[in-house]
Amino acid sequence: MFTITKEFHFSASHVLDQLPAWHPCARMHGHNYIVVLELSAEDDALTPAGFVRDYRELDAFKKWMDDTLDHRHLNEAMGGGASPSAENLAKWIFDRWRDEVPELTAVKVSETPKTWAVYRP
Ligand SMILES: Nc1nc2c(c(=O)[nH]1)N=C([C@H](O)[C@H](O)COP(=O)(O)OP(=O)(O)OP(=O)(O)O)CN2
Ligand SMILES: [Zn+2]
Repeated sequence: MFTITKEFHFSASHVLDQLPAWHPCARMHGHNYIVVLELSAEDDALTPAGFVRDYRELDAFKKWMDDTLDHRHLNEAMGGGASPSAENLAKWIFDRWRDEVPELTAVKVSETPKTWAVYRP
């Protein structure tokens, strides 16, 4: 099994309004988010160039992320459904991109230098 990853960055605000009022994250605040896409392929499934998938083919993901998430309020950008936690954001991105990138096996989201959430179905 081969696994590749590529990292992307965006900045956004959010409010975790399901938290109690005393919690700092119940107030509007922002993060410099890091998103890592993980793609996998079996030993015999590399492209003739030896790739799981050409990293350059993820340029469409970067454009989507810049258009959809960068400098936006995630409570709105994610459609106003689930709370915009790092966990839910990772799953939301995975579900949006699983058909276009069938090799996608996990999405990781970091909000701070110390925290990561991973969605791996
Ligand atoms: N399981 C989760 N817990 C928290 C999330 C989350 O998405 N999933 N999000 C937040 C806040 O949005 C934000 O990420 C703050 O996190 P926190 O670790 O509290 O950040 P700090 O920089 O304030 O932490 P320090 O320990 O003071 O460095 C909260 N929890
Ligand atoms: Zn936050």
